[in-house]
Amino acid sequence: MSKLFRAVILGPPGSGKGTISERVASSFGLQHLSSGDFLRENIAAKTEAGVLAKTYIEKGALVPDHLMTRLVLPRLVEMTRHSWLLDGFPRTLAQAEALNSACELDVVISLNIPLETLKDRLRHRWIHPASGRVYNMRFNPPRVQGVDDISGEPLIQHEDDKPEALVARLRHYKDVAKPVIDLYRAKGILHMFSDTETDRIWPYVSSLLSAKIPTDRADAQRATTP
Ligand SMILES: Nc1ncnc2c1ncn2[C@H]1C[C@H](O)[C@@H](COP(=O)(O)OP(=O)(O)OP(=O)(O)O)O1
Ligand SMILES: Nc1nc2c(ncn2[C@@H]2O[C@H](COP(=O)(O)OP(=O)(O)O)[C@@H](O)[C@H]2O)c(=O)[nH]1
Repeated sequence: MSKLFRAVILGPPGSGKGTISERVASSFGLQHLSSGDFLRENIAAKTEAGVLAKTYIEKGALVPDHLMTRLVLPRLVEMTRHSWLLDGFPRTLAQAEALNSACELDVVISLNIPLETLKDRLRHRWIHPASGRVYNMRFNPPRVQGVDDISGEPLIQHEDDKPEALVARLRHYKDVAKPVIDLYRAKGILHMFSDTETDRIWPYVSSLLSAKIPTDRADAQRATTP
């Protein structure tokens, strides 16, 4: 890869951002940067920002914009040699504006998944809290029920993935995300994908990225073409 490529993936909880990001990372060599992973790292390392963020996450609240921005932007700025796909940030217009001032994005992938599908998926989502590894009891179940494949530790279900909290959470996401989506649409970099299955969305994401990501091969061809 020659020129650095920078992309963001947007979508409501359960829309498949993490699942698609993993595929992008392994197929295109982009670094998958996840706001949730940044948070977990900071919480584990007990940094000042991590300790503060934990108090919000424990309440099931979003981490405030200024704190989130302080956590994420320096990590992006230091990625001067790697192309990346950012997942989980920006979640609000203020975060999107902060990101704008730090770097120029090439592509924004937005996942548009029906509400019923999201509810159904999240009800079956189980996670390994220490690593953030995500399972779905039907789509990608662990090898042994209730147990993380790698560590053998027990899986848990997020309080806010349980049915009572879900609908309010999805509605809130929609309100907060709309201005973010509008901003990227106005910039002409938004690519929206709508379906109920990740496996049907993936080929379209893959061909978009194949067309957009500059490769050494394309550069080499240009260099040899008179
Ligand atoms: N950009 C952000 N702004 C504010 N809070 C955030 C942001 N990213 C993550 N958080 C918070 C919300 C979550 O409670 C917590 C963990 O995030 P994440 O790993 O993305 O899990 P999640 O399961 O809530 O998201 P999702 O359901 O979208 O996969 O951190
Ligand atoms: N049934 C089904 N589950 C899926 C599909 N894509 C992802 N999932 C599961 O749905 C849940 C949410 O996906 P995830 O990638 O974590 O979404 P995110 O919250 O947007 O990062 C996880 O349990 C995934 O394993 C799909 O196409 N079908």
